[in-house]
This record gives sequence, C-alpha cells and structure tokens, in this order.
Amino acid sequence: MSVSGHRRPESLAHAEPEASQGRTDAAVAVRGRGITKAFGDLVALDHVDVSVAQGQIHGLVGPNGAGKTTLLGLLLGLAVADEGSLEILGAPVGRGLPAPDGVSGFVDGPGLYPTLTARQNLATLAALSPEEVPAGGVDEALEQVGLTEAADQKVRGFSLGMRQRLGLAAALLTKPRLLVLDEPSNGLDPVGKKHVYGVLRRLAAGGATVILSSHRMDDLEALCSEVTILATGRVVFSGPLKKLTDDNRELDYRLRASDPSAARAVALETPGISLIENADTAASPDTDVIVVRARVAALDELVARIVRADTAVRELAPVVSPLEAAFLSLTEQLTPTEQEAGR
Ligand SMILES: Nc1ncnc2c1ncn2[C@@H]1O[C@H](COP(=O)(O)OP(=O)(O)OP(=O)(O)O)[C@@H](O)[C@H]1O
Repeated sequence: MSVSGHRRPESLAHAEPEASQGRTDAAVAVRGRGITKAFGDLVALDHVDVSVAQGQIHGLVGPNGAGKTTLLGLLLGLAVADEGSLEILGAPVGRGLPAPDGVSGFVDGPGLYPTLTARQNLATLAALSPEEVPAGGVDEALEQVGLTEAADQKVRGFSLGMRQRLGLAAALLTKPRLLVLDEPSNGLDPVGKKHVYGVLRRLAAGGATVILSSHRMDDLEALCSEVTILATGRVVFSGPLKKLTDDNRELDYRLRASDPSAARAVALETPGISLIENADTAASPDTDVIVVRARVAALDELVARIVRADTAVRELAPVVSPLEAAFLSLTEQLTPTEQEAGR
C-alpha cells in the first residue's frame, strides 16, 4: 500500500506501491487508488493507494488514529470510501455495489453472542450461509484455533484471547480468499498465538490473502512479508518487510561482553561505532551492558576486534527491532503541523 503527496525518506519513497509492481491483475487481491475517507472534518484516510498481492500476509501498522481500522473496515465492506477506487478479488467495490464474495474478518473485536457457547456461535453463523459452510465446518474451525476443549462453554466466560480465536474461527467458516483482521493477536497467550499464526500461514500457503493490523512489531516480523505503515491517514511506506529491515541503517545494539571495560575501549576505537551514553535505551541497571550505534558492517568489525582483545561477546541484539526502528523514524518525522494537515 502506498500514498502520494507525503514527505518520505528518499531511500524508502515509492512513486508506486512496490507491492504492486510487476504484478498482473490476477495476482492482486486488493487494489485501491486515492482512497479518501472523512468523518466530518476529520480525514481518516487521505488519498491512500493500496496494493496487496494474493497469497501474502500483509501487515498494517501505524500510530493510534493512523487510519488502520478505517481502511480495514472499507475492505470488509463496513463503510465506503468518499473518494477513490477500490477493487477486491477482481471486483469493484463501492456505494451500491454488492460486497465481493470470499472476504471475511473483523474490526474492533469479533461480534459474538455472549450467552451462547463457542459452538453455538459458529453454528448460528453457519446457518446463515449453509451453502458456504461444509459439513463439519464448525468443528474444523474450532479445532484450527485450538478451541475444541472450550467448544461448549459460554462465550461470556471467555478471555480476550479466546474471543479473538473464536472470531478467527468464525471468519474461517466460509473459507475466505481475503481475511481482514484488526489486531488479531490482542490478548493471545503463546499457545493461542501459535494456533492463530499457524492458521494464517496455512491460509496464505493455500493462496488466500491476509491483511492484518498490529501494534506488535514482533508479530508483524514473524508473520508478514509486506507491510504498510500509515501515519495520519497517509501511507509513509509500503512494500516488502525486507526493504525496511535490509536498509543498512544505523541501529542501536545492546552488547554484553565478558570484560565490559575492554569492550567499551575497543568500541571507542572502532570506526563507524558510536557509544550511546545515558540514552533511554542504555539506562539499564545492568552496568555490564553497553549500547552502541552502528551499521552492520561496523558491528562485524567491532565483534572481531573485541574477540581479538581476548574478550567474549555474550550478547549482541538490536535495542529495538529493525522494523520498529524504521517505524519510529518514519512516523516521528511528521511534525505537529504535518500531523495537523493530515486531519
Ligand atoms: N466512526 C467514526 N466517527 C468519527 N471519527 C472516527 C470514526 N472512526 C474513526 N474515526 C477517527 O478516524 C481516525 C482514524 O481512526 P482509526 O480507528 O482508523 O485509526 P487506527 O489506526 O485504527 O487507530 P488505533 O491504532 O488507535 O486503533 C481517528 O482520528 C478516529 O478518531
């Protein structure tokens, strides 16, 4: 996904959404151009260009109020854009047009009946479109999200993570070709996450497309091949995750060595390495940890030099993930005036 008319770092700017380049229409699940959606005076989406390939897990990320849920709602047919064009699974979408087949998902949490059991919730939904839900579909969906054991419990006693998993099971009933999920990993424990991630990966491997929003960079990195970063209703980056993380930018790294003062001395002498003192990221009660800012090549040289100084490197990891660093640098560039202009 991409949008025009916004200041972006040259290295990351695209005239055309990279995700759509070189693709035939058959390979594109979602294509939007110039999508604008306002609520009164508030412009939630401002000329957003969207392109998501079939069979991808595409992540949508952005600060609070960036427009993620609004965009997902348009994909689910919960609202229509004020301007622009949107095509989903090859069919045009808009006011007065039928919602395309094969799309399911949820925004703002799944809609469930609290007084019914998990199985009754799914059976009720299945009864609405019996021709689309195969026999055994309810049990299969419950099993896929790991809720078989809880199938006959009332939903009002479910935790947030269980509700999320049941919402996903509901979306799976009709074998979606496009699955749209708003914060699907909210409230999930590690077991729940394993089930949900497994379901999404299998869907994508089978050719379905998944578009999900998340505030969790680790989730996005684990699941997505492409991401779109939205800020104040505009796209500031869209394309392969690899492009963000391979950007050879300087990052802050935590380094723990067997002899911290020797490692510190080597870091001070190594070209391309800055020692970060008193930074928030360095403010650790553990004084054995030093924080260095470097590109990967300089970091390689630092490690070699530390080892040559007969010191062992016990830990070396980015303070924030490469995706999070890119996210922060792209979204923090917006001045308050620009943010205001986005509204
Ligand atoms: N129905 C509505 N009526 C009025 N304003 C709305 C409505 N829906 C969304 N907005 C506004 O549109 C903007 C974008 O909201 P949206 O929920 O899409 O953002 P988001 O990126 O999903 O945020 P979050 O990460 O907090 O969920 C916000 O300023 C929000 O207050």
